[in-house]
Amino acid sequence: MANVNPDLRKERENGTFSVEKLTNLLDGGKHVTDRRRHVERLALNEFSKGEDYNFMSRKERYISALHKTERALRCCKEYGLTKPDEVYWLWQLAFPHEASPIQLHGDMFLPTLTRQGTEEQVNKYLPLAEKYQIIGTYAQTEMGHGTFIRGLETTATYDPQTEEFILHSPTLTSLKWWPGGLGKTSNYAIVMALLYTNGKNYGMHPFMVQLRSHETHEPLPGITIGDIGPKFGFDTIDNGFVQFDHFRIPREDMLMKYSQVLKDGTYVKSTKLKKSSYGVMVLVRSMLIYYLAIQGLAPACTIAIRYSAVRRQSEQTKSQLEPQILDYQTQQYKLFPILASAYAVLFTGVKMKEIYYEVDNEIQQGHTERLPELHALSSGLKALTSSMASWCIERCRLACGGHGYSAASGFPKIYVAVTAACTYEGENTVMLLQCARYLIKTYQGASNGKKLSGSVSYLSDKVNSRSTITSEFSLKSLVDAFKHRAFRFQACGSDPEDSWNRNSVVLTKAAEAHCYYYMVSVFESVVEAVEDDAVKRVVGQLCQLFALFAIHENAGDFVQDGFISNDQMELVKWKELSLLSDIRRNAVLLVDAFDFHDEFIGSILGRFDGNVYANLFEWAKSSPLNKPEVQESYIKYLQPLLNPNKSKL
Ligand SMILES: CCCCC/C=C\C/C=C\C/C=C\CCC(=O)SCCNC(=O)CCNC(=O)[C@H](O)C(C)(C)COP(=O)(O)OP(=O)(O)OC[C@H]1O[C@@H](n2cnc3c(N)ncnc32)[C@H](O)[C@@H]1OP(=O)(O)O
Ligand SMILES: Cc1cc2nc3c(=O)[nH]c(=O)nc-3n(C[C@H](O)[C@H](O)[C@H](O)COP(=O)(O)OP(=O)(O)OC[C@H]3O[C@@H](n4cnc5c(N)ncnc54)[C@H](O)[C@@H]3O)c2cc1C
Repeated sequence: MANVNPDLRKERENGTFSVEKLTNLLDGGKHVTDRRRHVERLALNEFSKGEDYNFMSRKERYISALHKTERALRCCKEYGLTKPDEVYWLWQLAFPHEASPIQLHGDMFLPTLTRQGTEEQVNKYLPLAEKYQIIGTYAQTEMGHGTFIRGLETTATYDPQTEEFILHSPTLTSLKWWPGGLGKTSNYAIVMALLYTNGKNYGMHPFMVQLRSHETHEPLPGITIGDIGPKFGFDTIDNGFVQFDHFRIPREDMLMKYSQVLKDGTYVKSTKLKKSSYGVMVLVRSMLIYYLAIQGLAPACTIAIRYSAVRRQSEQTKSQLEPQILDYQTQQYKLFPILASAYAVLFTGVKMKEIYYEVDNEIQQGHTERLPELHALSSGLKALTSSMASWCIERCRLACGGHGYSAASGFPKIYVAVTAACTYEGENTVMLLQCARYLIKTYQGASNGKKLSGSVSYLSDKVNSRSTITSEFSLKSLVDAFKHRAFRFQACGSDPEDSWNRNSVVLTKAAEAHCYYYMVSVFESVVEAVEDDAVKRVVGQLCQLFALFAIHENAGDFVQDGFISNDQMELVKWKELSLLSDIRRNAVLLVDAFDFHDEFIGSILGRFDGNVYANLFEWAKSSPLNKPEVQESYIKYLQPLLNPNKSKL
């Protein structure tokens, strides 16, 4: 590539492995890389030019996103992109670190319809929804409740006289609040409401509700609806509110795959599937982990590492060139564990998607045995990886000094999009407690001799009482360390005597320990399966660093019961620091392997060509505040101060 910054060029000439082979590994094969690049070329043709998001108002961002949505849908149709991955590849270049106002239509509305609707209901609504004559959202959270689903207040009361449900918001706190696209975009929603029939409350059930007229898009009578106002981020999505005032819908619009209300109001439960109406949340949590890697961790460390290779600052040796800040050990300590985390979360996300589809297929066949474990694992991993991603993106920003604080860095947009995942789809603390609840039950089962399988099988294994960590730092010995810690936490976190709340801090740590063990195990299995020796070595170093960084950061957990001795912990610290210099040589190539387009990263600091300063200056000059040279506000507010005499003339 012409005019690449010389420092970056040198980095790329000095690597020890094939970037292309690692990209193929990350994609899941060369054929996937080739297809992805083809779709991305199509997307760049359509979306690479356009107004700078940073210089738009919120309303402009929303309107621009609606326009891009229409163009993206047209592109997918024109190019015959129907597979979820292909649609995603185009969509992520249309909406880099944004989300379309119709994001919830595909992410939650359609999956809920197809999983909770009867065949008739799916046949009625799916064709319309697939043609976007219906654009839906998923309306569950209310102003007063998001976490505690059983505390939601919206009611759906069955009227056998008219064979209708009456939807009503009985209190101010019962207003549906937050659903994405609810404010101005969606004309339908799947509304989660308390089902009342024959005077009895049967709890939360899903209802298909038309919100706006097909002809005018005006809200239907009995519906008050709107946008909830500016947020921390996600400016392009009109998260909204809706208030129902005795709004009637036909009986047929309760999604009745798992439970029914007959014409006379009789309630029928036709499934042994536990929490069947909670199913779509498991889907989104399971899918989210992969996206936290490729939408959050990976772009953030790409920006910070590329910038750290071109940024020269301070003086290490008299009269020498200022060093690349990537040569400072402290900078490596900030960034390389994050690079390792990006790989760890990506591999875990791929695995989580595989498991989800396996269990979902089993459930469709009526086998629900693995659902509790899937719920627990997806809840725990969603919490751990979204917290990790949030923390890491902020650390990447801080590692880039003043320019890291500029919107030109790309960090603000990435951060506000990713950090929302700590809250939506289940607030992280509550998700960790859900995971812990399952772990306690399975640990107690194992203690009573039950043979466990899957991600909790270790709870019925015999675990080593002393670490086998040596100066070799084999991946197996590192996995064993996390297995021991997770086991110990489950054993001490499950004292039935203690009240749940008094134990809950330890329980969240037990859930995190379980998920960390799972992530290190997945990472190790990926490394073991790599065929190319050079790629295996460099990815193995990242796995070691991911594990050693976590052991060092949580040293107390590992030395408290003597599992890792003080001497071994000294070895851990030594190896962690020596890995930093091992990884230094390949750092830029390891982020190049993510194969991101500059248009997706959206960062002047993270440009592939490393030409930061010239482009930063051009970007700043393009800021609307710089036109005209002297703003009108000068005359009104500054001149009276600066030139009091002049302003009186
Ligand atoms: C990084 C960029 C990504 C790019 C993506 C871009 C945009 C984002 C796209 C999509 C997301 C956007 C918006 C997000 C949408 C939302 O946020 S939708 C609303 C989400 N809300 C929640 O997640 C609510 C969280 N709360 C709960 O799930 C429940 O209240 C609870 C905490 C699970 C408790 O439920 P409750 O009914 O009280 O159950 P209880 O505690 O009494 O019993 C628990 C038992 O039930 C089992 N269980 C719970 N949940 C599930 C489930 N989902 N599936 C299966 N089983 C479940 C649990 O294991 C317990 O079983 P026991 O055997 O009894 O122990
Ligand atoms: C960007 C964004 C998009 C969203 N999109 C949608 C959407 O499309 N559809 C939808 O229905 N919802 C949506 N939501 C809402 C989201 O699902 C809820 O905000 C989320 O579930 C958290 O619930 P809450 O807001 O009630 O938080 P709360 O539960 O009130 O959390 C506040 C604090 O209370 C603590 N807490 C609560 N319960 C417990 C407990 N049992 N034990 C210990 N601590 C507890 C939490 O840990 C947290 O620290 C969205 C939210 C955001 C931010």
